[in-house]
Amino acid sequence: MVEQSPPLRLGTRGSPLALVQANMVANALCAAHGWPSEAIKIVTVKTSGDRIQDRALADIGGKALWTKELDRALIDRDIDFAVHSMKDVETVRPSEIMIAAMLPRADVRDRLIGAESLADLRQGAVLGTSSPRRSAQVRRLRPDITTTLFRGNVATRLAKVTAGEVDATLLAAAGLDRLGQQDIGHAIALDVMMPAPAQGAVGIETLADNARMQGYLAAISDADTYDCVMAERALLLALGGNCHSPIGALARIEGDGILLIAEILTGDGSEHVSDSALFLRDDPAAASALGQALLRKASPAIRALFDGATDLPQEASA
Ligand SMILES: NCc1[nH]cc(CCC(=O)O)c1CC(=O)O
Repeated sequence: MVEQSPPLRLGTRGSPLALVQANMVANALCAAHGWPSEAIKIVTVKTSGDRIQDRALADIGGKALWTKELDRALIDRDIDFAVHSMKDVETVRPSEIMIAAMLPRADVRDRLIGAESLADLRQGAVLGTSSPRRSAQVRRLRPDITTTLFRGNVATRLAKVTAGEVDATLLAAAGLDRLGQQDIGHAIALDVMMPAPAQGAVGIETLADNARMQGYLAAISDADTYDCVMAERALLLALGGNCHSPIGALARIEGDGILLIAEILTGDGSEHVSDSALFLRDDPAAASALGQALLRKASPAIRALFDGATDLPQEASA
């Protein structure tokens, strides 16, 4: 049937990691439905985030930079579905769009490149990162370390460490592994560094009114990943978190339910609170409640980072 129909158009960013993830999705769909590879056409969409490389993501419009062009292509029906690193997807989506599926989650940890462990970094080392979370978490443990703005794709960042521009950097294990860089860096244990909400998860979006596409995607969605990442996103929303916010969060399946652990910090890591909650699956209210509890426990300096900082969609449906 699909052989005679026009191919399904899968929208993606054009970065090497995005293209690998798009191919993972295309291959999973073809395998699940017995389709030939021509059943899916990968459509590369250049995003504002890909064009702007010299400033921190947080300073130039946040996560919408990665999604708004793909959102527009979906809404205009130029593509049938889109693939994203869930970590880069805002907590509030345009009403026309739904998160239809997630691939099984990969390694959620960060890997340190440039030293075997944070403790091994020299006194006063310079860490390249533009992630407020990574910066705060590292400085909490090693206040002597300074961080410097670091962007560009994974290969660019690795080259900057090799060239000695910085002592070290942190990258998501999931991205490194997908790019075939399994041997690069040293994984940081989860009790040392919590990942970003949704780290390691690849998500697939389609239009809320596209029941046919949703049906195809249901076959490749991992329910455990989906429920855990949705819990982390509900927490992020309750915190009013965005890419300025030092937030670590990780949910995992525990028996019939979900265990969600989260921490929030000041930018310099000098203040920190963490908490956890166990609740039934598909209970966004419980995930929000953990966010509220964290804010109640947090110092004024931490709370000031979250007040009113809502991660709203930017002009995506305008
Ligand atoms: N912010 C960029 C980004 N978005 C998703 C990943 C890695 C892949 C993933 O977490 O699924 C990365 C790179 C990184 O943080 O090292």
